[in-house]
Amino acid sequence: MAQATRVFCRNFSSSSSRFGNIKHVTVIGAGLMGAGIAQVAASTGHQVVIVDQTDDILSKSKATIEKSLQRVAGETFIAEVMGRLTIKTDAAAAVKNTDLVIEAIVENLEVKKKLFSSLDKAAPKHTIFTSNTSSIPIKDIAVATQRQDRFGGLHFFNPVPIMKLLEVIRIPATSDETFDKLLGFGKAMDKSTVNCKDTPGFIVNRLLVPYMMEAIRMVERGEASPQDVDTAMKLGAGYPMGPFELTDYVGLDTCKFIIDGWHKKYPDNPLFMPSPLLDKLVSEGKLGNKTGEGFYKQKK
Ligand SMILES: C[C@H](O)CC(=O)SCCNC(=O)CCNC(=O)[C@H](O)C(C)(C)COP(=O)(O)OP(=O)(O)OC[C@H]1O[C@@H](n2cnc3c(N)ncnc32)[C@H](O)[C@@H]1OP(=O)(O)O
Ligand SMILES: NC(=O)c1ccc[n+]([C@@H]2O[C@H](COP(=O)([O-])OP(=O)(O)OC[C@H]3O[C@@H](n4cnc5c(N)ncnc54)[C@H](O)[C@@H]3O)[C@@H](O)[C@H]2O)c1
Repeated sequence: MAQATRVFCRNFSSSSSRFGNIKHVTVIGAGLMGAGIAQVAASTGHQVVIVDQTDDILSKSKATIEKSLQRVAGETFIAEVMGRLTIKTDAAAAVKNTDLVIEAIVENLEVKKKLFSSLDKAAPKHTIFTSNTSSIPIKDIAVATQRQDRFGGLHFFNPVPIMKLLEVIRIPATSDETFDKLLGFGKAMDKSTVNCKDTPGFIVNRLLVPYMMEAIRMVERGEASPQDVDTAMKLGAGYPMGPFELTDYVGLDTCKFIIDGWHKKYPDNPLFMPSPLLDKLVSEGKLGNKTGEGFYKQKK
């Protein structure tokens, strides 16, 4: 059994997580990332509330988590984990009793600020706020609150149950106590943490997103097909997925949000140039695996 899988079969106390500080976690956004983060948080003994806009989205998300757990764990463990998960559509009510908020909603600064501004009024003083943003500066989100010393970034990787890394981001205002708690939480989630400054894309995305964009530009220039680029990078560079498979996996909309945001902020950086092909696919609703088609059509 791979190390990544073993965490799911360990026995955590159902009443508390292994590292004292953060016991109750609120995950806002029940999509691709939120579901994965909630799954791992509940699997590692945390009490978790997942928040999204509708009950329908939340029920689907819970079903996804259960299905994901079925791949790696037995009935008793799954029942324990699912018992630690609750769902809510009212974010302000959800955070009333929480130690940590992890926001994983759409990659849009104004939407994230609006959410945090309302949560700031509702959450207790000790609650730490974090964003799982791929590309937006954490400090630009934190200004919507009066708790910038209790604000940071927790950037997880997709698929969250398998990817071992967690980037922990501090802004100048983040207190040492908050940062230490976030590192401790990463450990409690069985992730390997790296310390990041609040720079564009932190560590991984600053390297990965320009690589994915350059692959798309290579196809736009007619130099190779997506299939050949993917085969080349898997067999020639040892990557588990080629850049087109990965873009479909991450979501073309998310990739577009990232590159458009960086291009707006740094218009002279050629690595951050938008792509007409990516824009076209997104405008056609071809967002990747989540809609059944992106660069590739998913097999039914
Ligand atoms: C843009 C954002 O801001 C940042 C990002 O997230 S960028 C994206 C980062 N992610 C990547 O780069 C992913 C690249 N791709 C990969 O690493 C691999 O293709 C992959 C991990 C997605 C799938 O790998 P693959 O070997 O095909 O998966 P699969 O065989 O199904 O499972 C691998 C192991 O994980 C386990 N696993 C699968 N699903 C699981 C789940 N839901 N929960 C826990 N474990 C699971 C499997 O049981 C298996 O373990 P085993 O070796 O003990 O049998
Ligand atoms: N997709 C990835 O590979 C990946 C990896 C790391 C980080 N991220 C980041 O994580 C965040 C979420 O990405 P995702 O891929 O899970 O997106 P997604 O589209 O799968 O899910 C987003 C969810 O947020 C919900 N939502 C939107 N606005 C909301 C609000 N105001 N209140 C409550 N819920 C709301 C949506 O209904 C949706 O279910 C983004 O900031 C993204 O950049 C994505």
